[in-house]
Amino acid sequence: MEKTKKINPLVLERFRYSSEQLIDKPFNWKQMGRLFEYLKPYSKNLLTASIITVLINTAVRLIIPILIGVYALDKAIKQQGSMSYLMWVVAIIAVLFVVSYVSNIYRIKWSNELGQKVIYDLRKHVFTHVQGLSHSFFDQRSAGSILVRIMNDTNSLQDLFTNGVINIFMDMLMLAGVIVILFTLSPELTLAVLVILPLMFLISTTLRKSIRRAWQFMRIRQSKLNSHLNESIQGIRVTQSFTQERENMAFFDGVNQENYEAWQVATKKSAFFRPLVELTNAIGTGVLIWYGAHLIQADSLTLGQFVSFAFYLGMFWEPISRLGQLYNQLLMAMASSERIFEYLDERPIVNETNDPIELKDIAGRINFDQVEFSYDDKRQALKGITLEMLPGQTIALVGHTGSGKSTIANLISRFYDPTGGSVKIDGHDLREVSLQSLRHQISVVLQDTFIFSGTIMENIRFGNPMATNEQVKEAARAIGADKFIENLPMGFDTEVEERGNILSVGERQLLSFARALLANPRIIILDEATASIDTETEIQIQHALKTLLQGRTSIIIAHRLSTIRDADKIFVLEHGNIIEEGNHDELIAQRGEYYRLIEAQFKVMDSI
Ligand SMILES: Nc1ncnc2c1ncn2[C@@H]1O[C@H](COP(=O)(O)OP(=O)(O)OP(=O)(O)O)[C@@H](O)[C@H]1O
Repeated sequence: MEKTKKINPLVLERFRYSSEQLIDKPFNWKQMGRLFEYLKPYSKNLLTASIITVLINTAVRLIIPILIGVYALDKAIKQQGSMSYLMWVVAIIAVLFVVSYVSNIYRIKWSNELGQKVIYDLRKHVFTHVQGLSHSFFDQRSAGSILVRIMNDTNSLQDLFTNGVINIFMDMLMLAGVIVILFTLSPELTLAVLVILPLMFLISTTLRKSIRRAWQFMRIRQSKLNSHLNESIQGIRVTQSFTQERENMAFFDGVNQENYEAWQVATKKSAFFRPLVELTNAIGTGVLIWYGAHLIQADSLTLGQFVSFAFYLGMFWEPISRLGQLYNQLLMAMASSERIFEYLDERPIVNETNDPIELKDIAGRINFDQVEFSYDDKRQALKGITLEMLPGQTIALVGHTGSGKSTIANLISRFYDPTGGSVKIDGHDLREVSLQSLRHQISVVLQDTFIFSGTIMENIRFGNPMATNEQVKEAARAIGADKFIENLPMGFDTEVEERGNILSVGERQLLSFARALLANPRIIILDEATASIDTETEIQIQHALKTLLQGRTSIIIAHRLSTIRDADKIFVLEHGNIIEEGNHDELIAQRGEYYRLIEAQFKVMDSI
């Protein structure tokens, strides 16, 4: 492996990941029960069908050794010496093998189908649930860690549901059947052979634990590698522009190496297990032959019984060894399911009342009444704000960075609830209205619009899924976005990848305006882009803005003087308080904070 040059260790401290640890948890029946709830929808078909195939398969496998030893060897050959009797026994054995073969095929088919369906449901449930969680949930977690949980943790349960559940049942059944038959055939021989059980048990408990931990460790390393990859690809442009590729590579090398080493340890430990199990098997077989021969000589056992016994003993170790593995799988599933249930138990902090009001045909009046808000209970983002926005007005929010402008916008969309006071639309407290009807009335246009992968047409239609192609084109035309779209290679059918990298900032803005216009909301919240764009695009955007804001209550987090000047009302914010309000002329005349802000902006402009 190639060694990278020396790197400042301080730089590498950046790469810290919250401990997404996957340590096995003690067995928890309640949690298992909750997990197995996912089997319920299939209890009448796939689960029952799989269980029936298991019953048939196990019964057949339990019968065959008796037929071979007791009926073919003892009765057909030794006692009767009859070829036709032997042929009958052989024919029955052949038929049973076919039955076992067919039932096995269906067992594998149906149990796999069951597992896939359960995992499909689980993944869907987690995704639907997470999608409905409040913004605060996403504030506290990285996209990478959420992704890892939805994908990796559900995947790690896949094995349990595809093979585990059915195999546990099959192995227990087989074990119980074998033990009963062994004792029936020869209790003394059974007791003699089972002396190696404590040895088996010792190996299982000690070695398995260490193997399990080694694999878990490997998965933690893998998860770290995934998180780093995710962050690296997302931030590739920044990495390249700050020429941090070497540092990034050094860290990647580190996690890659750790992952490789963890994998080596895990495979080395695992490699020990099977030979050790085989060794104990060999000891068991030794005891069987030695003591079995002794019993045959003493006429306490027939040759046929001995042969059957040997078959059953062979069938005894397999389920024991597999049940050990399954127990490991169960403990790992405990860890994964705990992490999944942690997300599923997460409740949105923004909740609807039992009988929410449906907002329909609103005028668009917004009132803040003594609104206080804190994101983290530590710092207050809004400190008792009272304001009124009238239907159809264009409101500009201005103030220094961190003064609370976006917070006001977030509260209007009810992404958070105020910690004090109330926010009302047309006189309705937002906590009493249905979230869907509220958000149908509002379009939010962010500075950095998210463009989804798909065509331009599909991206605009995001504003109104019911819109026809013609309506989408009409919205684009009204905004003036049609010109640049028609210049694209496939026009409206041009594919844009996630984040819309092929589009310029101005084009993305126009696209998001068209999307918002198509939604035809009563209220528009717009975080004006700060990026400087050329004069022509600027004029185009100003023009588009006029179309978009026409007749709607519009709240603009304003950064451009032209927008601020045109606003009906301006609220000046500072440290979560409104310190001034009025229109441009009134505020300039006051010669207060607004005047200073504008003056500063002009000074900056002049200096450019
Ligand atoms: N998700 C969050 N979790 C915790 N604190 C937050 C969160 N979002 C904003 N804050 C804090 O709340 C305060 C107000 O932030 P807000 O985003 O409303 O400011 P802003 O005026 O919109 O700033 P900017 O113009 O830079 O966007 C800031 O102190 C900020 O650090």
